[in-house]
Amino acid sequence: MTAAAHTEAWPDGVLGHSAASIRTLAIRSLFDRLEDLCEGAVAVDVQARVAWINDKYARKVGLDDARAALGRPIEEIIPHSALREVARSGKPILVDIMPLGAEHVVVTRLPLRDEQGQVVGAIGFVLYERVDGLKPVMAKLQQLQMRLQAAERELADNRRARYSLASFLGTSAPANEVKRQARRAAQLDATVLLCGETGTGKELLAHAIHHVSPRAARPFVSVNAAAIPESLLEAELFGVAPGAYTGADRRGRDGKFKLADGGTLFLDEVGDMPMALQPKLLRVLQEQEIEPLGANRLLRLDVRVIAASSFDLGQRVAEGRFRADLYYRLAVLALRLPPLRERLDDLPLLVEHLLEDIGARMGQAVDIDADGLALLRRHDWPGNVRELRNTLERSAAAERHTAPGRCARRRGAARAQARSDAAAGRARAGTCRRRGGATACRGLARGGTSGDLRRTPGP
Ligand SMILES: Nc1ncnc2c1ncn2[C@@H]1O[C@H](COP(=O)(O)OP(=O)(O)OP(=O)(O)O)[C@@H](O)[C@H]1O
Repeated sequence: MTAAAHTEAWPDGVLGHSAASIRTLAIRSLFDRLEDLCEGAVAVDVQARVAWINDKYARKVGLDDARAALGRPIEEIIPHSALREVARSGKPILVDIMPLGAEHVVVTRLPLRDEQGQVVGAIGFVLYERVDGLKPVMAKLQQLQMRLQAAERELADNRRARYSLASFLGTSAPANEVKRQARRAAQLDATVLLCGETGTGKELLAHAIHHVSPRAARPFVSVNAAAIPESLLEAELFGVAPGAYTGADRRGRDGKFKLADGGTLFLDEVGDMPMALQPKLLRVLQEQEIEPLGANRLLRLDVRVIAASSFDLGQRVAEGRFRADLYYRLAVLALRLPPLRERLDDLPLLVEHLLEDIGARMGQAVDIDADGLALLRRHDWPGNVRELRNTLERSAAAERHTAPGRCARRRGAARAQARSDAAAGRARAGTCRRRGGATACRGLARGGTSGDLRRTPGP
Protein backbone atom coordinates (compact mmCIF):
# COMPACT_ATOMS: atom_id res chain seq x y z
CA MET A 1 0.00 0.00 0.00
CA THR A 2 1.37 3.45 -0.87
CA ALA A 3 1.75 6.33 1.60
CA ALA A 4 -1.11 8.17 -0.12
CA ALA A 5 -3.39 5.13 0.26
CA HIS A 6 -2.49 5.00 3.97
CA THR A 7 -3.49 8.61 4.55
CA GLU A 8 -6.80 8.11 2.73
CA ALA A 9 -7.68 4.96 4.73
CA TRP A 10 -6.87 6.64 8.02
CA PRO A 11 -9.28 9.46 8.88
CA ASP A 12 -7.98 12.60 10.60
CA GLY A 13 -8.32 12.76 14.36
CA VAL A 14 -7.52 9.11 15.20
CA LEU A 15 -5.05 9.06 18.11
CA GLY A 16 -5.14 12.85 18.09
CA HIS A 17 -2.99 13.25 14.98
CA SER A 18 -3.77 13.45 11.30
CA ALA A 19 -2.43 10.61 9.19
CA ALA A 20 -0.18 13.06 7.34
CA SER A 21 1.39 14.39 10.53
CA ILE A 22 1.92 10.85 11.87
CA ARG A 23 3.74 10.02 8.70
CA THR A 24 5.84 13.16 8.91
CA LEU A 25 6.70 12.36 12.55
CA ALA A 26 7.54 8.77 11.62
CA ILE A 27 9.82 9.91 8.86
CA ARG A 28 11.58 12.41 11.10
CA SER A 29 12.03 10.04 14.03
CA LEU A 30 13.15 7.23 11.75
CA PHE A 31 15.65 9.53 10.15
CA ASP A 32 16.89 10.86 13.53
CA ARG A 33 17.19 7.32 14.89
CA LEU A 34 18.93 6.04 11.83
CA GLU A 35 21.29 8.97 11.67
CA ASP A 36 22.10 8.52 15.34
CA LEU A 37 22.53 4.75 15.18
CA CYS A 38 24.40 4.45 11.95
CA GLU A 39 28.08 5.15 11.43
CA GLY A 40 27.59 7.95 8.93
CA ALA A 41 25.05 9.58 6.65
CA VAL A 42 25.36 11.70 3.52
CA ALA A 43 22.89 13.20 1.04
CA VAL A 44 23.46 14.44 -2.49
CA ASP A 45 21.43 16.48 -4.96
CA VAL A 46 20.38 15.12 -8.34
CA GLN A 47 23.79 16.00 -9.78
CA ALA A 48 25.46 13.97 -7.03
CA ARG A 49 26.94 17.02 -5.27
CA VAL A 50 27.11 16.70 -1.49
CA ALA A 51 24.11 18.49 0.02
CA TRP A 52 24.66 17.30 3.57
CA ILE A 53 27.00 15.01 5.48
CA ASN A 54 26.88 14.33 9.19
CA ASP A 55 29.89 15.01 11.40
CA LYS A 56 30.57 11.31 12.06
CA TYR A 57 30.89 10.54 8.36
CA ALA A 58 32.91 13.71 7.70
CA ARG A 59 35.46 12.66 10.35
CA LYS A 60 35.57 9.14 8.95
CA VAL A 61 36.55 10.47 5.52
CA GLY A 62 39.18 12.77 7.01
CA LEU A 63 37.34 16.11 7.08
CA ASP A 64 37.56 18.27 10.23
CA ASP A 65 34.60 20.31 9.13
CA ALA A 66 31.59 18.72 7.40
CA ARG A 67 30.92 21.97 5.57
CA ALA A 68 34.07 21.48 3.50
CA ALA A 69 32.26 18.68 1.64
CA LEU A 70 29.24 20.70 0.58
CA GLY A 71 28.73 21.22 -3.14
CA ARG A 72 31.56 18.84 -4.09
CA PRO A 73 31.00 15.78 -6.31
CA ILE A 74 30.34 12.83 -4.01
CA GLU A 75 33.21 10.78 -5.45
CA GLU A 76 35.70 13.42 -4.31
CA ILE A 77 34.62 12.74 -0.72
CA ILE A 78 33.66 9.04 -0.93
CA PRO A 79 35.41 7.55 -3.99
CA HIS A 80 33.35 4.34 -4.18
CA SER A 81 29.97 5.92 -3.52
CA ALA A 82 27.12 4.81 -5.79
CA LEU A 83 24.82 7.70 -4.81
CA ARG A 84 25.22 9.25 -8.27
CA GLU A 85 23.71 6.10 -9.76
CA VAL A 86 20.83 6.09 -7.24
CA ALA A 87 20.09 9.80 -7.92
CA ARG A 88 20.16 9.06 -11.65
CA SER A 89 18.08 5.89 -11.71
CA GLY A 90 15.79 6.55 -8.74
CA LYS A 91 16.39 2.95 -7.66
CA PRO A 92 17.49 2.16 -4.11
CA ILE A 93 20.47 -0.07 -3.29
CA LEU A 94 19.27 -1.53 -0.03
CA VAL A 95 22.43 -3.31 1.07
CA ASP A 96 25.91 -3.03 -0.37
CA ILE A 97 29.49 -3.48 0.78
CA MET A 98 31.61 -0.46 -0.06
CA PRO A 99 35.39 0.01 0.26
CA LEU A 100 36.11 3.01 2.49
CA GLY A 101 39.78 3.76 3.00
CA ALA A 102 41.48 0.58 4.11
CA GLU A 103 38.26 -1.10 5.27
CA HIS A 104 34.87 -2.13 3.96
CA VAL A 105 31.53 -0.87 5.28
CA VAL A 106 27.95 -2.00 4.84
CA VAL A 107 25.80 0.77 3.35
CA THR A 108 22.26 1.44 2.22
CA ARG A 109 21.31 4.02 -0.39
CA LEU A 110 17.87 5.49 -1.10
CA PRO A 111 16.60 7.98 -3.66
CA LEU A 112 15.10 11.23 -2.37
CA ARG A 113 11.88 12.39 -4.04
CA ASP A 114 9.96 15.67 -3.87
CA GLU A 115 6.19 16.02 -3.36
CA GLN A 116 5.56 15.23 -7.03
CA GLY A 117 7.64 12.08 -6.82
CA GLN A 118 10.53 13.52 -8.85
CA VAL A 119 13.96 12.29 -7.80
CA VAL A 120 15.83 15.25 -6.31
CA GLY A 121 18.83 13.41 -4.93
CA ALA A 122 19.87 10.42 -2.84
CA ILE A 123 20.83 9.59 0.71
CA GLY A 124 23.25 6.99 1.97
CA PHE A 125 23.82 5.48 5.42
CA VAL A 126 26.78 3.51 6.68
CA LEU A 127 24.89 0.81 8.55
CA TYR A 128 27.74 -1.20 9.82
CA GLU A 129 31.43 -0.56 9.79
CA ARG A 130 32.74 -3.36 11.95
CA VAL A 131 32.66 -6.00 9.32
CA ASP A 132 34.68 -8.40 11.55
CA GLY A 133 31.64 -10.65 11.80
CA LEU A 134 31.50 -10.64 8.06
CA LYS A 135 35.16 -11.58 7.70
CA PRO A 136 34.60 -15.00 6.11
CA VAL A 137 32.13 -13.46 3.67
CA MET A 138 34.53 -10.58 2.93
CA ALA A 139 37.46 -12.93 2.41
CA LYS A 140 35.39 -14.96 -0.01
CA LEU A 141 34.25 -11.79 -1.76
CA GLN A 142 37.79 -10.51 -2.09
CA GLN A 143 38.95 -13.86 -3.42
CA LEU A 144 36.15 -13.89 -5.98
CA GLN A 145 36.91 -10.30 -6.95
CA MET A 146 40.57 -11.15 -7.49
CA ARG A 147 39.65 -14.15 -9.60
CA LEU A 148 37.22 -12.06 -11.59
CA GLN A 149 39.84 -9.38 -12.20
CA ALA A 150 42.39 -11.99 -13.30
CA ALA A 151 39.85 -13.58 -15.65
CA GLU A 152 38.93 -10.17 -17.05
CA ARG A 153 42.60 -9.35 -17.61
CA GLU A 154 43.15 -12.65 -19.40
CA LEU A 155 40.06 -12.13 -21.52
CA ALA A 156 41.17 -8.61 -22.45
CA ASP A 157 44.61 -9.98 -23.40
CA ASN A 158 42.98 -12.61 -25.59
CA ARG A 159 40.96 -9.92 -27.26
CA ARG A 160 43.96 -7.82 -28.13
CA ALA A 161 45.56 -7.99 -31.56
CA ARG A 162 48.52 -10.37 -31.30
CA TYR A 163 50.25 -9.22 -34.49
CA SER A 164 51.19 -5.90 -36.01
CA LEU A 165 52.04 -5.18 -39.64
CA ALA A 166 55.70 -5.75 -38.78
CA SER A 167 54.77 -9.38 -37.99
CA PHE A 168 53.85 -9.89 -41.64
CA LEU A 169 57.29 -10.77 -42.95
CA GLY A 170 58.32 -10.14 -46.51
CA THR A 171 59.92 -7.43 -48.61
CA SER A 172 59.05 -8.80 -52.07
CA ALA A 173 56.83 -6.66 -54.29
CA PRO A 174 53.68 -8.77 -53.60
CA ALA A 175 54.29 -8.68 -49.83
CA ASN A 176 54.85 -4.92 -49.86
CA GLU A 177 51.68 -4.43 -51.87
CA VAL A 178 49.64 -6.44 -49.36
CA LYS A 179 51.02 -4.36 -46.48
CA ARG A 180 50.28 -1.13 -48.36
CA GLN A 181 46.67 -2.22 -48.94
CA ALA A 182 46.33 -3.37 -45.32
CA ARG A 183 47.52 0.02 -44.05
CA ARG A 184 44.97 1.74 -46.28
CA ALA A 185 42.18 -0.65 -45.20
CA ALA A 186 42.98 0.04 -41.55
CA GLN A 187 42.19 3.72 -41.95
CA LEU A 188 38.95 3.24 -43.90
CA ASP A 189 36.86 1.34 -41.31
CA ALA A 190 34.97 -0.51 -44.07
CA THR A 191 34.38 -4.26 -44.18
CA VAL A 192 37.44 -6.12 -45.46
CA LEU A 193 37.59 -9.46 -47.23
CA LEU A 194 40.93 -11.29 -47.10
CA CYS A 195 41.28 -13.99 -49.74
CA GLY A 196 44.16 -16.37 -50.06
CA GLU A 197 45.16 -19.99 -49.80
CA THR A 198 45.47 -21.64 -46.44
CA GLY A 199 48.50 -20.49 -44.43
CA THR A 200 49.12 -17.28 -46.39
CA GLY A 201 48.67 -15.10 -43.30
CA LYS A 202 45.02 -13.97 -43.48
CA GLU A 203 44.51 -14.18 -39.72
CA LEU A 204 47.85 -12.53 -39.06
CA LEU A 205 46.89 -9.67 -41.38
CA ALA A 206 43.45 -9.27 -39.78
CA HIS A 207 45.18 -8.77 -36.40
CA ALA A 208 47.58 -6.31 -38.02
CA ILE A 209 44.81 -4.26 -39.67
CA HIS A 210 43.02 -3.98 -36.33
CA HIS A 211 46.30 -3.07 -34.66
CA VAL A 212 46.91 -0.04 -36.90
CA SER A 213 43.25 1.00 -37.09
CA PRO A 214 41.61 3.61 -34.84
CA ARG A 215 39.91 0.65 -33.08
CA ALA A 216 43.23 -0.74 -31.82
CA ALA A 217 42.41 -0.11 -28.15
CA ARG A 218 39.08 -1.98 -28.43
CA PRO A 219 38.57 -5.77 -28.60
CA PHE A 220 39.66 -8.02 -31.44
CA VAL A 221 37.45 -11.10 -31.47
CA SER A 222 37.86 -14.11 -33.80
CA VAL A 223 35.37 -16.71 -34.86
CA ASN A 224 35.89 -19.50 -37.37
CA ALA A 225 32.68 -20.34 -39.20
CA ALA A 226 34.10 -23.68 -40.35
CA ALA A 227 35.04 -24.81 -36.84
CA ILE A 228 31.65 -24.38 -35.17
CA PRO A 229 28.73 -26.77 -35.78
CA GLU A 230 25.97 -25.12 -37.80
CA SER A 231 23.44 -25.55 -34.98
CA LEU A 232 25.62 -23.55 -32.55
CA LEU A 233 26.95 -20.87 -34.85
CA GLU A 234 23.97 -18.52 -34.59
CA ALA A 235 24.16 -18.40 -30.78
CA GLU A 236 27.94 -18.06 -30.94
CA LEU A 237 27.73 -15.07 -33.26
CA PHE A 238 24.62 -13.24 -32.12
CA GLY A 239 24.21 -14.38 -28.49
CA VAL A 240 21.26 -15.72 -26.55
CA ALA A 241 18.63 -13.65 -24.72
CA PRO A 242 17.96 -14.47 -21.04
CA GLY A 243 15.24 -17.08 -20.71
CA ALA A 244 15.55 -18.26 -24.32
CA TYR A 245 16.86 -21.63 -23.12
CA THR A 246 16.64 -23.63 -19.94
CA GLY A 247 19.72 -25.02 -18.20
CA ALA A 248 23.15 -23.48 -18.43
CA ASP A 249 22.12 -20.80 -20.94
CA ARG A 250 19.13 -19.71 -18.82
CA ARG A 251 20.69 -16.36 -18.03
CA GLY A 252 21.59 -15.60 -21.61
CA ARG A 253 24.99 -15.12 -23.17
CA ASP A 254 26.70 -12.50 -25.28
CA GLY A 255 27.62 -13.43 -28.82
CA LYS A 256 30.92 -12.66 -30.55
CA PHE A 257 29.44 -9.57 -32.21
CA LYS A 258 28.54 -8.10 -28.83
CA LEU A 259 31.96 -8.99 -27.42
CA ALA A 260 33.58 -7.16 -30.34
CA ASP A 261 31.46 -4.01 -29.85
CA GLY A 262 33.61 -0.96 -30.57
CA GLY A 263 36.33 -3.17 -32.06
CA THR A 264 36.82 -5.73 -34.81
CA LEU A 265 35.28 -9.13 -35.46
CA PHE A 266 37.43 -11.48 -37.53
CA LEU A 267 35.15 -13.91 -39.32
CA ASP A 268 37.37 -16.69 -40.60
CA GLU A 269 36.24 -19.08 -43.34
CA VAL A 270 33.18 -16.95 -44.02
CA GLY A 271 32.53 -19.13 -47.10
CA ASP A 272 31.39 -21.87 -44.70
CA MET A 273 28.67 -19.68 -43.23
CA PRO A 274 25.38 -21.64 -43.53
CA MET A 275 22.94 -20.18 -46.08
CA ALA A 276 20.29 -19.78 -43.35
CA LEU A 277 22.55 -17.44 -41.35
CA GLN A 278 23.78 -15.34 -44.23
CA PRO A 279 20.81 -12.88 -44.24
CA LYS A 280 21.40 -12.25 -40.53
CA LEU A 281 25.05 -11.49 -41.17
CA LEU A 282 24.09 -9.19 -44.04
CA ARG A 283 21.78 -7.27 -41.73
CA VAL A 284 24.55 -6.71 -39.18
CA LEU A 285 26.83 -5.40 -41.91
CA GLN A 286 24.16 -3.09 -43.30
CA GLU A 287 22.37 -1.93 -40.16
CA GLN A 288 24.90 -2.58 -37.38
CA GLU A 289 22.13 -4.34 -35.46
CA ILE A 290 21.89 -7.86 -34.08
CA GLU A 291 18.99 -9.86 -32.76
CA PRO A 292 20.13 -12.34 -30.09
CA LEU A 293 18.43 -15.74 -30.17
CA GLY A 294 15.10 -15.63 -28.37
CA ALA A 295 15.11 -11.83 -28.08
CA ASN A 296 12.47 -9.83 -29.84
CA ARG A 297 14.44 -6.64 -29.91
CA LEU A 298 17.42 -5.44 -31.86
CA LEU A 299 20.70 -4.44 -30.28
CA ARG A 300 22.73 -1.64 -31.85
CA LEU A 301 26.44 -2.26 -32.20
CA ASP A 302 29.52 -0.71 -33.69
CA VAL A 303 31.64 -3.56 -35.07
CA ARG A 304 34.05 -3.63 -37.96
CA VAL A 305 34.08 -6.99 -39.72
CA ILE A 306 37.17 -8.47 -41.35
CA ALA A 307 36.22 -11.67 -43.14
CA ALA A 308 38.54 -14.24 -44.65
CA SER A 309 38.17 -17.10 -47.05
CA SER A 310 40.60 -19.64 -48.39
CA PHE A 311 38.06 -20.60 -51.08
CA ASP A 312 37.16 -18.52 -54.08
CA LEU A 313 34.01 -16.85 -52.76
CA GLY A 314 32.99 -15.69 -56.24
CA GLN A 315 32.95 -19.37 -57.23
CA ARG A 316 30.74 -20.18 -54.24
CA VAL A 317 28.32 -17.45 -55.35
CA ALA A 318 28.25 -18.97 -58.85
CA GLU A 319 27.49 -22.40 -57.31
CA GLY A 320 24.61 -20.90 -55.31
CA ARG A 321 26.34 -21.66 -51.99
CA PHE A 322 26.94 -18.05 -51.00
CA ARG A 323 24.61 -15.06 -51.34
CA ALA A 324 25.74 -12.57 -53.95
CA ASP A 325 24.51 -9.55 -51.90
CA LEU A 326 26.53 -10.69 -48.89
CA TYR A 327 29.59 -11.29 -51.07
CA TYR A 328 29.48 -7.74 -52.48
CA ARG A 329 28.89 -6.32 -49.02
CA LEU A 330 31.90 -8.20 -47.61
CA ALA A 331 34.16 -7.39 -50.51
CA VAL A 332 34.01 -3.59 -50.07
CA LEU A 333 37.77 -3.83 -49.64
CA ALA A 334 39.13 -7.10 -50.97
CA LEU A 335 42.75 -8.04 -50.35
CA ARG A 336 44.38 -11.02 -52.01
CA LEU A 337 47.21 -12.64 -50.09
CA PRO A 338 49.76 -14.08 -52.50
CA PRO A 339 50.74 -17.72 -52.07
CA LEU A 340 54.32 -18.36 -51.01
CA ARG A 341 55.29 -19.70 -54.45
CA GLU A 342 54.52 -16.23 -55.87
CA ARG A 343 56.90 -14.55 -53.45
CA LEU A 344 59.80 -16.94 -53.15
CA ASP A 345 62.14 -13.96 -52.74
CA ASP A 346 60.77 -13.78 -49.19
CA LEU A 347 61.81 -17.35 -48.45
CA PRO A 348 65.25 -16.56 -46.87
CA LEU A 349 63.75 -13.94 -44.56
CA LEU A 350 60.86 -16.19 -43.56
CA VAL A 351 63.15 -19.18 -43.00
CA GLU A 352 65.55 -17.13 -40.90
CA HIS A 353 62.76 -15.75 -38.76
CA LEU A 354 61.00 -19.11 -38.37
CA LEU A 355 64.24 -20.92 -37.48
CA GLU A 356 65.02 -18.28 -34.90
CA ASP A 357 61.62 -18.85 -33.34
CA ILE A 358 61.85 -22.64 -33.53
CA GLY A 359 65.37 -22.54 -32.05
CA ALA A 360 64.23 -20.35 -29.18
CA ARG A 361 61.42 -22.79 -28.39
CA MET A 362 63.72 -25.81 -28.59
CA GLY A 363 66.41 -24.09 -26.57
CA GLN A 364 69.02 -24.48 -29.30
CA ALA A 365 69.84 -22.51 -32.40
CA VAL A 366 68.95 -24.05 -35.76
CA ASP A 367 70.61 -23.12 -39.03
CA ILE A 368 70.26 -23.76 -42.73
CA ASP A 369 72.68 -23.25 -45.59
CA ALA A 370 72.36 -22.14 -49.21
CA ASP A 371 71.80 -25.69 -50.57
CA GLY A 372 68.97 -26.23 -48.12
CA LEU A 373 67.38 -22.95 -49.10
CA ALA A 374 67.69 -23.81 -52.78
CA LEU A 375 65.79 -27.05 -52.13
CA LEU A 376 63.09 -25.22 -50.25
CA ARG A 377 62.69 -22.89 -53.22
CA ARG A 378 61.87 -25.85 -55.47
CA HIS A 379 58.77 -26.87 -53.48
CA ASP A 380 55.45 -25.25 -54.43
CA TRP A 381 54.15 -24.85 -50.83
CA PRO A 382 50.41 -25.55 -51.04
CA GLY A 383 50.20 -24.95 -47.29
CA ASN A 384 52.21 -21.72 -47.59
CA VAL A 385 53.92 -20.18 -44.54
CA ARG A 386 52.23 -22.60 -42.16
CA GLU A 387 53.58 -25.54 -44.15
CA LEU A 388 57.01 -23.95 -44.25
CA ARG A 389 57.01 -23.56 -40.50
CA ASN A 390 55.79 -27.10 -39.89
CA THR A 391 58.41 -28.48 -42.26
CA LEU A 392 61.26 -26.66 -40.54
CA GLU A 393 59.92 -27.54 -37.11
CA ARG A 394 59.58 -31.24 -37.90
CA SER A 395 63.00 -31.43 -39.48
CA ALA A 396 64.66 -29.75 -36.54
CA ALA A 397 62.80 -31.94 -34.04
CA ALA A 398 63.49 -35.15 -35.99
CA GLU A 399 67.20 -34.37 -36.19
CA ARG A 400 67.36 -33.54 -32.53
CA HIS A 401 65.96 -36.97 -31.63
CA THR A 402 67.67 -39.13 -34.23
CA ALA A 403 71.07 -37.55 -34.69
CA PRO A 404 71.67 -34.74 -32.26
CA GLY A 405 74.38 -32.47 -33.59
CA ARG A 406 73.99 -33.43 -37.23
CA CYS A 407 71.82 -30.53 -38.13
CA ALA A 408 69.84 -28.92 -35.36
CA ARG A 409 72.92 -28.48 -33.25
CA ARG A 410 73.86 -25.84 -30.77
CA ARG A 411 75.52 -22.92 -32.45
CA GLY A 412 78.18 -22.88 -29.76
CA ALA A 413 78.85 -26.57 -30.34
CA ALA A 414 78.94 -26.01 -34.09
CA ARG A 415 81.41 -23.23 -33.68
CA ALA A 416 83.55 -25.36 -31.36
CA GLN A 417 83.44 -28.16 -33.93
CA ALA A 418 84.46 -25.70 -36.65
CA ARG A 419 87.33 -24.42 -34.52
CA SER A 420 88.63 -27.91 -33.75
CA ASP A 421 88.26 -28.86 -37.42
CA ALA A 422 90.23 -25.77 -38.40
CA ALA A 423 92.88 -26.63 -35.81
CA ALA A 424 93.10 -30.11 -37.31
CA GLY A 425 93.64 -28.54 -40.73
CA ARG A 426 90.26 -29.62 -42.12
CA ALA A 427 87.88 -27.03 -43.55
CA ARG A 428 84.66 -28.49 -42.23
CA ALA A 429 83.00 -25.40 -40.81
CA GLY A 430 80.24 -25.61 -43.39
CA THR A 431 79.33 -29.25 -42.74
CA CYS A 432 76.65 -28.58 -40.23
CA ARG A 433 75.09 -25.92 -42.34
CA ARG A 434 74.99 -28.27 -45.33
CA ARG A 435 73.56 -31.02 -43.20
CA GLY A 436 71.01 -28.49 -41.95
CA GLY A 437 69.89 -27.97 -45.51
CA ALA A 438 69.72 -31.70 -46.13
CA THR A 439 67.61 -32.18 -43.01
CA ALA A 440 65.17 -29.50 -44.00
CA CYS A 441 64.96 -31.19 -47.38
CA ARG A 442 64.25 -34.57 -45.82
CA GLY A 443 61.47 -32.94 -43.81
CA LEU A 444 60.25 -31.23 -46.91
CA ALA A 445 60.18 -34.47 -48.86
CA ARG A 446 58.11 -36.07 -46.09
CA GLY A 447 55.70 -33.12 -45.88
CA GLY A 448 55.60 -32.43 -49.59
CA THR A 449 54.90 -35.96 -50.68
CA SER A 450 52.59 -37.08 -47.90
CA GLY A 451 50.58 -33.88 -48.25
CA ASP A 452 49.48 -34.08 -44.64
CA LEU A 453 51.13 -30.84 -43.66
CA ARG A 454 48.23 -28.87 -44.88
CA ARG A 455 46.05 -30.54 -42.33
CA THR A 456 48.53 -30.06 -39.55
CA PRO A 457 47.29 -27.29 -37.30
CA GLY A 458 49.44 -24.18 -37.35
CA PRO A 459 51.73 -23.31 -34.50
N1 LIG B 1 53.93 -13.05 -44.00
C1 LIG B 1 54.09 -13.79 -42.89
N2 LIG B 1 55.07 -13.50 -42.03
C2 LIG B 1 55.25 -14.23 -40.93
N3 LIG B 1 54.50 -15.27 -40.57
C3 LIG B 1 53.49 -15.60 -41.37
C4 LIG B 1 53.22 -14.87 -42.58
N4 LIG B 1 52.16 -15.42 -43.15
C5 LIG B 1 51.77 -16.43 -42.38
N5 LIG B 1 52.55 -16.54 -41.30
C6 LIG B 1 52.47 -17.55 -40.23
O1 LIG B 1 51.89 -18.71 -40.82
C7 LIG B 1 50.93 -19.30 -39.96
C8 LIG B 1 49.58 -19.30 -40.64
O2 LIG B 1 49.12 -17.96 -40.78
P1 LIG B 1 47.57 -17.58 -40.69
O3 LIG B 1 46.86 -18.45 -39.69
O4 LIG B 1 47.47 -16.12 -40.53
O5 LIG B 1 47.12 -18.05 -42.15
P2 LIG B 1 45.65 -18.13 -42.75
O6 LIG B 1 45.74 -17.62 -44.14
O7 LIG B 1 44.68 -17.43 -41.85
O8 LIG B 1 45.39 -19.68 -42.75
P3 LIG B 1 43.98 -20.48 -42.77
O9 LIG B 1 43.25 -20.07 -44.01
O10 LIG B 1 44.40 -21.91 -42.82
O11 LIG B 1 43.26 -20.13 -41.52
C9 LIG B 1 50.96 -18.49 -38.69
O12 LIG B 1 51.87 -19.09 -37.80
C10 LIG B 1 51.49 -17.14 -39.13
O13 LIG B 1 52.13 -16.48 -38.07
